Amino acid sequence: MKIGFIGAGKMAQALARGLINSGRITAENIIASSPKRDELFLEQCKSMGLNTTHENAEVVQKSDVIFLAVKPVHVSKVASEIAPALSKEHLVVSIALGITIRNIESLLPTKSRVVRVMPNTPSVVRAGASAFAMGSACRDGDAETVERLLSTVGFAVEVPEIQIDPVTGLSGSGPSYMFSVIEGLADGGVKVGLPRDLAIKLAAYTLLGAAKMVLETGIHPAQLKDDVQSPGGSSVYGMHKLESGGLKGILIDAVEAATNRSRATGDKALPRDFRNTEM
Ligand SMILES: NC(=O)C1=CN([C@@H]2O[C@H](COP(=O)(O)OP(=O)(O)OC[C@H]3O[C@@H](n4cnc5c(N)ncnc54)[C@H](O)[C@@H]3O)[C@@H](O)[C@H]2O)C=CC1
Ligand SMILES: O=C(O)[C@@H]1CCC=N1
Repeated sequence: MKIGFIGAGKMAQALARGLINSGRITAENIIASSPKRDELFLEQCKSMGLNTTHENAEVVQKSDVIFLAVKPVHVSKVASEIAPALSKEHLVVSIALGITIRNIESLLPTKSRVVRVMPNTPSVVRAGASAFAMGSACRDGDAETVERLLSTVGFAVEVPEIQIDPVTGLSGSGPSYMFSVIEGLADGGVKVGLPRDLAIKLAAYTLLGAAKMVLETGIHPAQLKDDVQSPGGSSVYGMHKLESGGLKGILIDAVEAATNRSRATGDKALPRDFRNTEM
């Protein structure tokens, strides 16, 4: 299978590296494009062994599956550039924030096979979490193809499209929240006397371990939390501080704010005069 990335930035590179590291796809079967002004992105892709081009249509010509990995504001221009090169044999996978399947379909030739995915950057280390929704012209087997591809870089699940904005608020944006949690825990460790390097490692392993316990034991996180907190012990004192600061409420607010931002981005990112050419 040949994979193309239109847009060669952070998320495209994370997916490409994860795919290559999985051993399922070799770098020479991946091509990525970016405009001349963004040469650095293509240099980074070249150093991974990917093919590169400034021509978005060339990506389509050389790929079976085409990831739209550009910012939402660039989707309609990119779609108009690739539309003439698209055939019914191509699968178009958009990872763009907020842009709906219907919008993308309306920018491409009729019956284009479109999938909307919300991945996240931990795909780079094959610990990603992706949710995907299938477009109206997708064929039998397309969902399996996408699931197989995304599973090589982490967890992948099909959802109704209405859930993609909430997925964005949680797992799409979530790594940024968790990096801040790691940074904050590490700062705490440094404050009480740990060396910075060790504090960062302990914080990261703590998140990794807690996440693995949730996933591998199937036990509810509240029960696992209770199991750490001995009566009158240290953890409940720490927890009291977190809850006094409104930890869970803040996390809920963060997911909701990011979800709303995704919805609003989709509403305003595309022009009204959508193209809809015959294939
Ligand atoms: N960074 C993240 O954690 C995630 C990003 N996304 C989505 O992925 C998309 C890309 O995001 P990032 O990789 O973070 O952005 P980025 O800024 O790192 O990369 C964007 C890429 O698009 C290229 N580009 C701009 N105009 C173009 C055009 N006309 N034709 C071809 N390429 C063009 C840029 O040169 C760059 O290579 C966005 O829609 C974002 O919402 C989705 C999930 C997670
Ligand atoms: O923040 C952003 O715009 C992108 C979408 C999901 C994660 N990063």
